[in-house]
Amino acid sequence: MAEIFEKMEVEFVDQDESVQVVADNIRDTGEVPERYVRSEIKSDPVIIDAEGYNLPVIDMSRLLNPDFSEEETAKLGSACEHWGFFQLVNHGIDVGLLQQIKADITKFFSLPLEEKLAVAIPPNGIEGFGHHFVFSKEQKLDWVDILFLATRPIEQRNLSFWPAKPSTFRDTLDKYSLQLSNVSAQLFKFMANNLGVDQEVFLSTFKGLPQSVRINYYPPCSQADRVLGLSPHTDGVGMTFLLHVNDVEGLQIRKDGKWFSVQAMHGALVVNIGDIIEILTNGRYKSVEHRAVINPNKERITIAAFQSIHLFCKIGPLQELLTADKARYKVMDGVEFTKGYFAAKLEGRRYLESLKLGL
Ligand SMILES: O=C(O)CCC(=O)C(=O)O
Ligand SMILES: [Fe+2]
Repeated sequence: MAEIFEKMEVEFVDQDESVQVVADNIRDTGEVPERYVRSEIKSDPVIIDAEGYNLPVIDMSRLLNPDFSEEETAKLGSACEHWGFFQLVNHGIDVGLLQQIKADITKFFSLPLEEKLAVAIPPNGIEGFGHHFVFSKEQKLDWVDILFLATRPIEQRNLSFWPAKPSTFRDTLDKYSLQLSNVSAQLFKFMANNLGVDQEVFLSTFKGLPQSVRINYYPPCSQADRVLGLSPHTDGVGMTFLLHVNDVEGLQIRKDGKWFSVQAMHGALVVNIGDIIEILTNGRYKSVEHRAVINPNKERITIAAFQSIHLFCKIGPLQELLTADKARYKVMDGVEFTKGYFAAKLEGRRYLESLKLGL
């Protein structure tokens, strides 16, 4: 993983502050340090309790059942085209394993800071515990502590960043990562069927099913409407699986120019299409901007698993989709894409838009 980021030539600024510690320190005064204050969010249009703003629900057991597969595949395609997001139920991930990963993640974040710093992100690194994507001392910071780890293929793992405490953490994450990659392989195939493209061609971009996880700890903040847990962004990957580790809401999706809050169904995975699939499908499936907001009283914990590309592949609209349509996106290699994505990380869809061809 480290080698990949050397190739990216992206430089990060050291940031060894834990937001959880900042949140504890200001509990009495309520004074949020300036670096976290996001005055722009006050005026953002937000949809509250609007009817019709419910994510589509896709049932994996129906996708896999020959009697219902066609109908459910059409539903999947429609969700990817119109929402870019859906909730996946009956995904087949072991219930006991889900409980275990939630427990292990919660235990990790409740360790004293010194113990979490045993896996701190090193200068100019990307894996480990800390802040992400800090490019300058002036940049505003997200109200979140993260633990970022490469999980697949297994050779890409750097176990020195995998917490040794709690003792079950590594084994649990290993199992979770495998079960999720199986779910992703199945979904990729159903997407290929819906698009009418060759499954092998579609899957070749994701060869080896590269995967990383970003575990997010959002401390509560008494001035929750002045901070952001995660700035608006799209995911620069194939697709993302989000598991709520506790039942606190905070994910918001931009639709029709406004933000709406996702109410995650218990036991479901929230799945979203990333930039790579938007490009491969020539814009038919959408990579939609999302952000995370903060709760004034409760901590929120999530784990996002990113199904990425292998870096040495070519990324561009699939030839099979271009018989009746012009290519709407530039073709480039994985390294070039990822470099550009990281450089523009904090600017919503701007990077993806910049890859569009003026038609
Ligand atoms: O925690 C969330 O709700 C969103 C996480 C996310 O979008 C990400 O990690 O890319
Ligand atoms: Fe995301």
